[in-house]
Amino acid sequence: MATDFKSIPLIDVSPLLEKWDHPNIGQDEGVAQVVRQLDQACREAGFFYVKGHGVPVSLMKEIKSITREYFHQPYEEKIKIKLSASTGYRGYQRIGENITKGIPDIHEAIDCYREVEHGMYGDLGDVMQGSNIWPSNPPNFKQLMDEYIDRCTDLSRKIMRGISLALGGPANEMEGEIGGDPFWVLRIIGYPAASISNGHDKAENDVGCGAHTDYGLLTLVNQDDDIVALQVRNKSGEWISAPPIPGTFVCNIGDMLKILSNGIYESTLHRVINNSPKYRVSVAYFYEPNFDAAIEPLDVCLRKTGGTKNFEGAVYGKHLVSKVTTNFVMLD
Ligand SMILES: N=C(N)NCCCC[C@H](N)C(=O)O
Ligand SMILES: O=C(O)CCC(=O)C(=O)O
Ligand SMILES: [Fe+2]
Repeated sequence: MATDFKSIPLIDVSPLLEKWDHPNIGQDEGVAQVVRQLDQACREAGFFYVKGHGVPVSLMKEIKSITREYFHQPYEEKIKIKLSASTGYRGYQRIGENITKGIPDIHEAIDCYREVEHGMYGDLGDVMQGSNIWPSNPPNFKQLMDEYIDRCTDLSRKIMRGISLALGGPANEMEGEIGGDPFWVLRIIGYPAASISNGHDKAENDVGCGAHTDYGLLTLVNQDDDIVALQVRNKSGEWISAPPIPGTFVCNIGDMLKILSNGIYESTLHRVINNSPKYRVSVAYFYEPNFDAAIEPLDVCLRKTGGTKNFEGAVYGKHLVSKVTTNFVMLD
């Protein structure tokens, strides 16, 4: 976030999706326009909405309604898929178990990750070892989420092609060793309604999700319609709302893309505060590098920024594990 943006731009990515695999993608005028908009949004805000993304809006809605249905169940039902170190940090976490900068977040969630088998990435990978655990109710939960994950992976790969072009590289710059086998993450999240007693005098920690940056390359948030809760911090520290625009995803840049771009793009701080009298759901899909990817500033970005590395390199899996192993305080 290099600027004092006051709102978040909306980009129609359909020309990019039409030509994403075209050998001369860099020469197409429609694609070039999308690429310019992506570049501007990533430089100025690190956040943008996308429309024309090809994910059926009916699926986006079903995902939110089945999420609401799951969280509406009694605790005894939800806790059947409890998250713990032994599940590879997959499963259900109750309100207050996820902590951000030392403060409990007022949200509940199911976390899912690309599945990891024993020995796949050595000791580091073993922390994330496991298969996703799905509730048996609602019955079609897993099937819908699996379909959604596939759609989001596909869309993210295509948007990353546009971002690669925006940085001046080849369209497939972030594939192969960097993100050819993306370590995706899905967080299915519920934020309780603001309680009446807190309506006027909200406690300092009554925050749905504290200020943080995302860890990987690109996040796609499918947020509830009608509730304004997601806020993004601009350069002077003002919190700018990202109000829901039905049928769109809110996209943002993660820490690994900040390193790859040598800071041309940054991972912007954001937080969630649900001040509304309604329960809010959102489903965030994170498109992340290969688990074992060694992330360094790209040559094309180094050339544009004077040749000096502005950030230390990072192994994505290490970054993730350092977050995941400090994110939770189990309440029982
Ligand atoms: N996989 C991602 N990006 N999850 C975002 C969660 C942010 C909150 C977390 N407690 C934290 O402090 O990072
Ligand atoms: O709920 C939202 O709108 C965003 C959630 C988020 O920022 C996250 O899970 O990383
Ligand atoms: Fe986030």
